[in-house]
This record gives sequence, C-alpha cells and structure tokens, in this order.
Amino acid sequence: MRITVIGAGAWGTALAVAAAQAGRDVLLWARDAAQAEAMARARVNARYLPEVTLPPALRVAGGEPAGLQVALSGTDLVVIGTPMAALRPWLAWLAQALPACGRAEVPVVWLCKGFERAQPDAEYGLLGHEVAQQVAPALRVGVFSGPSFAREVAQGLPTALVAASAEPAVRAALVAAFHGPALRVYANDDMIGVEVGGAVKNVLAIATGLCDGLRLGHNARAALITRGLAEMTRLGVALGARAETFMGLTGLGDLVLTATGDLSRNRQVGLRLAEGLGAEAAVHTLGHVAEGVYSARTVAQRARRLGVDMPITEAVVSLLDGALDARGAVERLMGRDPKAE
Ligand SMILES: NC(=O)c1ccc[n+]([C@@H]2O[C@H](COP(=O)([O-])OP(=O)(O)OC[C@H]3O[C@@H](n4cnc5c(N)ncnc54)[C@H](O)[C@@H]3O)[C@@H](O)[C@H]2O)c1
Ligand SMILES: O=P(O)(O)OC[C@H](O)CO
Repeated sequence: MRITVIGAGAWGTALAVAAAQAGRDVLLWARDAAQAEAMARARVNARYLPEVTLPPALRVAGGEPAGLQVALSGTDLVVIGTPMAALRPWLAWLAQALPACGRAEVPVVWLCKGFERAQPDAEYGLLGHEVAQQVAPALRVGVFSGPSFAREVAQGLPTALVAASAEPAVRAALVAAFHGPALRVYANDDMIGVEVGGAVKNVLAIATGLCDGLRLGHNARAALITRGLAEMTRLGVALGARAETFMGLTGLGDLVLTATGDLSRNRQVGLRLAEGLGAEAAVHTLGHVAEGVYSARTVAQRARRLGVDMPITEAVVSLLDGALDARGAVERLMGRDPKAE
C-alpha cells in the first residue's frame, strides 16, 4: 500500500514512521523543500520530532504542492497532517490534483483536530468535514483521530486510534494503512462526533493545565474533565453527532490523555497561563501548534448560536482574550448557580 503524508510536523512524521515501519510504502511531504532535504539526509526530523530516527524505507520530499503531483498518481491514500489552518488549501488543491491524474477515488483523510478560523465572508469557523463539503465535495474523505502523542506512536508504544468517515472504503483504507501490532485502528461512521471530540478536548486541556498549574488539586481536575466531557457532548449532539461517540477514544479517551499528559501542547499552554504568561507568549514558547488556542472562540461562538451552555470553554476564551486572569476564571466557574448534574 502506498501512502502520501502531507505535512512533516510531529504528528505527520510520527504516523509516516509508524506506517513505514509496518512495511507500507510511505512518502512524507514537507512544506519546505530545504527542511525535507535536511530530514532525508540526517534521517531525523530535527525540528519537530528529534527523538526518533526515520526508517530507511521512509521517503521524504517537499516544496510547492505542484511537486507532489507525480507521486499522487501512484498513491492509495492521502493523509493531510498539517494544522487545521492549512486543511482548506490542501483539500482545494487535492480536489483538482487527484482527478487530474486519474485518482479521484483515492481516500483523503486529515489528522488535524480543531475548528478552522472563520473565513473573511463567514459567520463562524468550520470543522474539517464542513470545510471538505465546501471545497472538495467530490473527494472521499475521513478523519484519523484519537488519544495519541506523536512521540509515543513514533516509538512504537501501544496506541488506539479511530478511522472516521461516512464512507466504508475510507475507513477500510485507514485500517489497512495503519492497523498493526502497536497501533489498533477502530472504525467509526460518526465523523461529526469524532471531529467535535478532537477539537473541544484541546480547549478543555488548556483549562486543565491551568487548574494544575494553579495547584487546585486532583478533585478540581476530575471535576473539570467530567464537566468538560458533558459540555463537549452537548455541543456534539447539537451539531448532529451521536452521544455515545463521546464515551469512546476520540471523546473521553483523548480528553483524558490531553488534559492529564504533560506531552500535550494544549495542556502546556494552560500551565504557562497559570504562571502568568499571556496567550501569545504561551504559544510562542511551545514551538508547536496548540489548536485549542485557535479553536476556543469558535467553539464558544457555535455553542452560543445553538443555545448550548459551555462554561469551561467560555472561561478559557475570556482567559485567552485577557478579559479574565487565571484566578478570575476559577472564581467565575466556581461562582455559578447550583444546578442538576
Ligand atoms: N503532535 C501530536 O501528538 C498530535 C497528535 C494527534 C493530532 N495532532 C494534530 O495534528 C495536527 C498537526 O499537529 P503537529 O503536532 O504535527 O504540529 P507541529 O506544530 O508539530 O507541526 C506543524 C507542521 O505543519 C506544517 N505546516 C503548516 N502549514 C502547512 C502547510 N500549509 N502545508 C504543509 N505543511 C504545513 C509545519 O511546517 C509543520 O511541519 C494538529 O491539528 C494537531 O492537533 C497532533
Ligand atoms: O499536544 P496536543 O495538546 O496537541 O495533543 C496531541 C494529541 O491530540 C493528543 O491526542
């Protein structure tokens, strides 16, 4: 099976490594040709995943999208491993490029977890499947998600992921590409639920990082995770997801991992906010994308439009906007009126 992974950040690289180690024919495509050349030569992604040696079979190339056209004609699966902000242009490009080389049927999946920032002419930001409906409605698409730190996957540590798509062929392609001794891949047809879980858990991980940074204790952390799961589920159901999806790997599973694991960049943002850093400085010091910072406002905005109550998300937005400080956010959450669970 031939797989093309677009985006050579931590996660695109980790999955490319995992698939190559499992014997698949993998091309990893970096945005920057010079970065690709350096990776191919040194056999390491020094900027984004320095702990892991690239297997000899993994091919690395990069540059302008047009350079990828030839490789596309022989690929069986395209994986977009960029941050959410780059999903739209890549889907739009693939919607032209795949049919142009006679590969219109090839499944295209993405790894990003978030809501896109609102386009200039749009009222609110979109999830990946909504972006695909706009710019690539004829492509066969899906999302690959679940609790997974890039470093652990690249090191071959046991991980379970979810292949989500409305199309059985896309789910089957993801299972064929990645399922193996260290990586279990479960299939799910609830793409909305899987995408909402992946986007909202990042916002909630910022809140939990903040809570732990302020040393508010284990009770508070458990409360945040549980009430966070409730607000994630409310939004997802209002957007058309199935409630049970949020009890699975891409809901509860990814929320627990990201909220409690120190490898999480979103949790690290919360920890830095607790130290008194502003949102911009907190992200800057990470050197990686923290999607929760970009998605939080959209999550709150879409929830408000649907009449869904998301107090933890609202507190994170106020914090990121500088309208509340860390202590003020906690006071606001604890000062809410009593209500039924
Ligand atoms: N790192 C993880 O453990 C992990 C796990 C699961 C999901 N994700 C999700 O995967 C997505 C990518 O995260 P990451 O950790 O790889 O980010 P990262 O910060 O490590 O790297 C981002 C990469 O995207 C590349 N990029 C940015 N714009 C691009 C474009 N237009 N075209 C091609 N490449 C572009 C950058 O050059 C960089 O290589 C995020 O949405 C994240 O939430 C990450
Ligand atoms: O490092 P984070 O916070 O982007 O989280 C990484 C993965 O999404 C965890 O599943």
